[in-house]
Amino acid sequence: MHDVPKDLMDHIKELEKIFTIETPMLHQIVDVFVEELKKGLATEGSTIPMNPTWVIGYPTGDETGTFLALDMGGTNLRVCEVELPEEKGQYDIYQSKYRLPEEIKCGTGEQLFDYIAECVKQFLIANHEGQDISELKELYLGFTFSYPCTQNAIDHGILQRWTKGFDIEGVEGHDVVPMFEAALERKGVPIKITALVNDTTGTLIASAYTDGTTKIGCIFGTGCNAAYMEEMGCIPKLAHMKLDPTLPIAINCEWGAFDNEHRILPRTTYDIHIDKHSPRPGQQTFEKMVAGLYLGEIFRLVLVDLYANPDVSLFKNEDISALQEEYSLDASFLAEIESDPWENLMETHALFEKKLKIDTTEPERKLIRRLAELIGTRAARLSACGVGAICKMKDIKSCHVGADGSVFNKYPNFQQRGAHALREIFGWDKSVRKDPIQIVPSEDGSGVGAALIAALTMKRIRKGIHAGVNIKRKNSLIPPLP
Ligand SMILES: Nc1ncnc2c1ncn2[C@@H]1O[C@H](COP(=O)(O)OP(=O)(O)O)[C@@H](O)[C@H]1O
Repeated sequence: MHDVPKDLMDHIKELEKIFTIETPMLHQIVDVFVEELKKGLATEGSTIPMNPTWVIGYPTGDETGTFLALDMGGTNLRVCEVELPEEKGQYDIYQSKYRLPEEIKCGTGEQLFDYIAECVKQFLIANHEGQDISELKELYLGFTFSYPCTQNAIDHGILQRWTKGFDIEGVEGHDVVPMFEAALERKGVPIKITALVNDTTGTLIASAYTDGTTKIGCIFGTGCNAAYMEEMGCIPKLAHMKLDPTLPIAINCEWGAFDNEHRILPRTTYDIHIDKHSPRPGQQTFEKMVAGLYLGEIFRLVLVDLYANPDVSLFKNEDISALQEEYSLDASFLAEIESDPWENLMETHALFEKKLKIDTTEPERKLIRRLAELIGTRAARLSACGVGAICKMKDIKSCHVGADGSVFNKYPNFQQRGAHALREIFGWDKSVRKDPIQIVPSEDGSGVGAALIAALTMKRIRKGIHAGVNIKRKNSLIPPLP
C-alpha cells in the first residue's frame, strides 16, 4: 500500500490493531467460551442459555410423509411443504418466500402472528389448488422460530427476549405457539403446530439426515447461533427430571449472548456504540460482533468516525449524509467490497457512488477494502471460537459442522477464514492433510430440518413416547407424563 498517504496508512494500522484477533486471544476466548457453555448446562438463567429443545436424537430414516415448515428468520419469512419419502436422506421441497415488513418487527404480537398466518394461508391456497384449506387437518407444521425460547416440550416455547433488532410488544415471557395458533384460527387455517424449532436445531437435524458425521448446526445470518446433541446426564439443570442419562437431546446454545459480562471479547468503541444504541443494550455481546445485522453498521461507524477526525483526510469535500444514516449498510455491502477484483477497486468506487453518493479516491478505497477485510475476518474467527468451544467441551475430535445463513454462504472467504482459525485453535499444522473438524454448507435446516423435527415428533406421539416436562397447554399434541 505504498501509494496510500501516511495519515490513512497510520489509521489502517490502528484499525488492524483493534480488529485483529491473534492466535493466543483465540485460545483465551475458546477457554472462556467452554466455561460459559458448561455454566449454561448447569444453571437455569445463565448468560448462554443452553436451551433444551426436546428434539430427542437424530432422524433414523423412517420419518415419512408430508409436513409443513414455516421459517421466521430475521429478514425473511418462508413457508415450505416438505415430502419425506421412504429413502433416508431424500426429500422434496416446495416453498414460497415473503419479506418481513420492517414495521412488523416493532409492532404488536397480534400483528406479527396475523401476518405470518396470512402467509401460510396464501401458500396453502397456491399449493393446494382445488382443495378447501379448512379441511387440511392432517397437515402438521414445524415452526422455525429462531429467537431464544424456554421450551418445556417441543410444541411449546416461552420467548425469553427478542434478538436481531426485533422489539414486538406483548410476546416476551409468553408461549408463542398458542399465539400463532390463535392467528391461524382467525384466518381459518386448521393446521397444528407440532414442533417449535430453532434454525440451528433444524440445521443440525437436516445436516445429520444427509451427512452422518454432522455433530453441530450453526447459523451465520442476521444473527449467529449453534445447536448440538447433548446427553441428558450432562445437563445438571435437568437432573431433577430423572430422565435416562443416555438420552440424546438437542441443545440450542443461543451463544449470541456469550460474554455479556464483558470478560474476554476485545470490543472496540464501535462495538460498544452499537450495543448502547440497540433496542437491547447489554445483551447479545458476541452476536453484535459477528452477525450479519451488525457488520455493515460496524463498518459505517468506523468510516463516520474517521471522517470526523481532523487528522485523517477521508471523504474531504464530500457530502456524507447518506453514510450518516444508521444501519444504512448491511453485510452484503461489505461482501461486495471484498469481491471487487480490480487493483484500483473500481467496483467499490461505483458502489460508493451509487449507494452513498460519495466519490472515493483510490487510497480511500484501499482503506475501505482493508476495513471490510478486518471486520469480515474478525467475524469469521470469532465464530470459529464458538465451534471450537463446543468441540472442546464435548471432546469431539472430528466432525462436520452444518452451517447456513447468508453470511456463511455469501460473504467472500468467510468459510476459509473460519477454517484457518479452527486450525489455530486446535493446532493442526500442515502435516494434518484434511481438517478433522470442518464447517460445511448445510442442508436446508429451517425448511427440511423443521419438517424432519415435526415428523420425528409425530412418530414419537404415535408411539406414545413423551418428550418434555409435564405441561398443561390447551391443544398440546404432547401427551402428559404418566
Ligand atoms: N451477499 C451477502 N453477503 C454477506 N452477507 C449478506 C449477503 N446478503 C445478505 N447478507 C446478510 O445476511 C443477513 C440475512 O441472513 P439470512 O441468512 O439471509 O436470513 P435470516 O437470518 O433472516 O434467516 C443480513 O443481515 C444481511 O446483512
